[in-house]
Amino acid sequence: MGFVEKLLTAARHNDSLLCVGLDPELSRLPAHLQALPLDRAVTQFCREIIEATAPYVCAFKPNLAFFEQLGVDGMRVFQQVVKAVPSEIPVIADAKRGDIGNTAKAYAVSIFDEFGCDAVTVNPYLGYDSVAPFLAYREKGVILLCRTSNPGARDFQDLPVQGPDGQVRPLYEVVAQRIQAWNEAGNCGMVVGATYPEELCRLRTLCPDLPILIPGIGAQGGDLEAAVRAGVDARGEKAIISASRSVLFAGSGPDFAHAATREAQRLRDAINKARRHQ
Ligand SMILES: O=c1ccn([C@@H]2O[C@H](COP(=O)(O)O)[C@@H](O)[C@H]2O)c(=O)[nH]1
Repeated sequence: MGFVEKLLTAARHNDSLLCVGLDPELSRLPAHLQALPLDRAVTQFCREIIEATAPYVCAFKPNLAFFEQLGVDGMRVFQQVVKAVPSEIPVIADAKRGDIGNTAKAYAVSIFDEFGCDAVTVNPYLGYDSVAPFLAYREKGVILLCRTSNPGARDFQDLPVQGPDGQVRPLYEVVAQRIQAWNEAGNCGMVVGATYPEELCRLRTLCPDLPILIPGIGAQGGDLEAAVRAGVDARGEKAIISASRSVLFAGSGPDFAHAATREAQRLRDAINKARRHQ
């Protein structure tokens, strides 16, 4: 089963567009876990979060940075965390890869063959040949940065440039047009921040069928309702609403997993309310 089908199946089964981001910030791990060696603490934390929130999500999104910071243990911990995700729920490796072709190929082998992730985030700045090695995995998802959620997104992404249709548009719209053209195998998606609902609305119109990964609710202050309404497709699907810190650190004590369950359930329900009252 390809990434998009796996995503839709999980989303329908759990009635959820929520993606829980696995960003284990070391200083925010519960005190009882901080007493353990770091690699064990992070593995246990992520496993408990996965178990506690799996019934309420359409995907999990571990961000590689939080595993790489563990040094030599990091990749082993990442592997254990990916394996802890139930097989029917897709894993999106938030790695934001982007490099010349032969290097991109090595990144693709790592994320897809070695770690068995279902999708990866990719930075399209280097152009088609840097993305092609990921696209070659036709059953895997390639989710390209388009309009990121951070304040600095405006620095480059708003610049007016001429698109393939000859029209002058902001760069992020041209990126979206390219992603559409690269979606020959139906395995592309794009990242658009919840912090830019107007741009999200515009991009959904330009790309009616692409899955959109939408970070920026919760800790970054994006408006959940606006993001859901702007981000879903005509069937109320294909928006992947991502939340990391607001779920992971909903509680800070020994009951952190219960707090994460409650927050994931609350978010799942709020997303569903917004998408069903369009
Ligand atoms: O534009 C982007 C692209 C990726 N991210 C990532 O999503 C999560 C957001 O975490 P929160 O705690 O829910 O704010 C994190 O891994 C980012 O690296 C993003 O925020 N914006």
